[in-house]
Amino acid sequence: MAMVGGMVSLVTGWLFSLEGLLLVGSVALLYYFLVVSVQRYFAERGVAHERPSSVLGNGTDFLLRRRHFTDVLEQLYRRFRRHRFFGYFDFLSPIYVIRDLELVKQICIKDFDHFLNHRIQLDENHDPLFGRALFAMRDTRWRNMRAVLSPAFTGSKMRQMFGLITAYCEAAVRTIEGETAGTGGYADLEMKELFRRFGNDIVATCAFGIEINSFRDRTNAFYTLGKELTNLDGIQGLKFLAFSSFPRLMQLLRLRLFSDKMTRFFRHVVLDTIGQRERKRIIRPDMIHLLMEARKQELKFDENGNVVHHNGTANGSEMDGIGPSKRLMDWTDDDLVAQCTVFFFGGYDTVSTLSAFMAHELAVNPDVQRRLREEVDEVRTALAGAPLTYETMQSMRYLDMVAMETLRKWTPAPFLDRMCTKPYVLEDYDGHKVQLRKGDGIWIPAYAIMRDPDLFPEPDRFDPERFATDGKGTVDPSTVLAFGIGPRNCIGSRFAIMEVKAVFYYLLSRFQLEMAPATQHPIRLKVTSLAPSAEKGFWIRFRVRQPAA
Ligand code: HEM
Repeated sequence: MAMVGGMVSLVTGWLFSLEGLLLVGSVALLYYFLVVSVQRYFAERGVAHERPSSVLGNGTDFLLRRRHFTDVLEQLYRRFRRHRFFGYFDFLSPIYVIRDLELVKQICIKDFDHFLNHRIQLDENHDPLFGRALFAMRDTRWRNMRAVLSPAFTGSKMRQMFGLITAYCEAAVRTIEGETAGTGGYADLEMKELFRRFGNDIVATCAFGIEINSFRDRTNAFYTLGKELTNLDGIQGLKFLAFSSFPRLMQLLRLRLFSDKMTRFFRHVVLDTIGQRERKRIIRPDMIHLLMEARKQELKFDENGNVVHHNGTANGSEMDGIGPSKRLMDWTDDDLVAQCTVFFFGGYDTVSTLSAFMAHELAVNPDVQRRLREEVDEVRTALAGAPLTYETMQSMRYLDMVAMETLRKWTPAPFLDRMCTKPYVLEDYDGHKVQLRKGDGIWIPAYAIMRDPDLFPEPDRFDPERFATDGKGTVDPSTVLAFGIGPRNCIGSRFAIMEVKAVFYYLLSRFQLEMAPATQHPIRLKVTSLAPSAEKGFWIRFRVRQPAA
């Protein structure tokens, strides 16, 4: 006791010494400049906001695992309904959250030139997989790569890949059916896991040119590493958030978003496949082939580094006198690997999330499932045993409506982000103006917007009829932000919809989806995951359908 008393008086004595007072004063000043003055950012600009209670900013409840991220953002979205935008502290970074849909369109489409980039910033040499991928690219480099990749995602290219998807789906569904043998004709399956396997194998065949069946070979390297690569749960989710919130600090600390092991694995797969194809002159209708063609393409650039199209325009704008300074785009091997890996980042977790929520909604809304099964059966009868074709898949309107309603209600990407690249003025409903500077961050709360009852009446109701195209639909599809909006929208949206439609066509041909004893309904979102996911998993009973009498 006497010893503790002695220590306390020693520390108090030191604190009141000159050095002690200097240290305390410096810490207080540092705290003031780093925290208090930063937290006054929106107040000084007259922007509506909620004063954060800690250095974690307005996301404290999410970061401390108390509420899901969508919940935090949705609550603020509702609270500031009288404003076109409000302020949000992402830790200590001020972000402008845009509530008003017209302003969203203005920023992402009309005035896109002021908001070209995402906030994430990665060193492309240090983190080559994601740093060189389209999502993370910036400015002219992004424009050029987008121009180069876009032709690989057109309807005609999707049609070429469709056969790979249907062949895989037929085999996968047969394997799942095999699992129900001896169990009374049904199996209770976890949907996120099931659709991760579907997604993994489809990415493997369409992007990397490799044929795998993860239902049979359950621990293949592609599956385990892909799962790790796209995992937004726990530490990896926080790491992803940190790279988006503190890009410069992460660069300074030389931290990597992805491990060396992953980078080596994917580099090896892509470069090995390319080598084999070149040696053996193999042509397969997949992404690697399209990228190899794109690399060969004689793409030209003007003196400002913009792609010059064959019609003589630079990225869509008129170009006069294309001079001799044109040059070809240089593709490194890492650029190629990164664009293939984009299928994993962009399409693997998002598509499996969409499919898992869709299976859940079909199981808990039997009327919707019945109508969808009727559409599937009509198509099967018309095809008389032949595989689903791209054109027939496109004609399945109700399947489209179900997928769109799932995307509206459970968007896999709960917010979009942009960074201001040129000064811009935001104006609130009352005429109050705020000057944005280069580097300011923007968020678009897609999840909250698509659940706003003023835009989507009864937002919690799963109602595919909102998307009916016979004049009865109430939704303007441009208000659905699940694939983003404007020139920086999702390049893979066609691929995603094609994949989901094919997978559900084959699944519903063989199975009826029902609630299982472990189904959690209504779903509660898992607070540890950045992307929406069910707290207790998505358990669904797959019952083998009896052939029609
Ligand atoms: C249901 C599935 C998917 C959803 C919900 C989704 C959603 C999104 C969203 C919200 C964005 C940002 C758009 C913006 O900021 O305006 C995006 C970008 C992107 N997505 Fe997807 N995505 C899906 C599937 C895919 C697939 C299958 C690919 C495969 C290649 C893909 C590749 C990309 C890429 C490369 C970008 C960056 C585009 C750019 O910066 O130019 N996505 N996606």
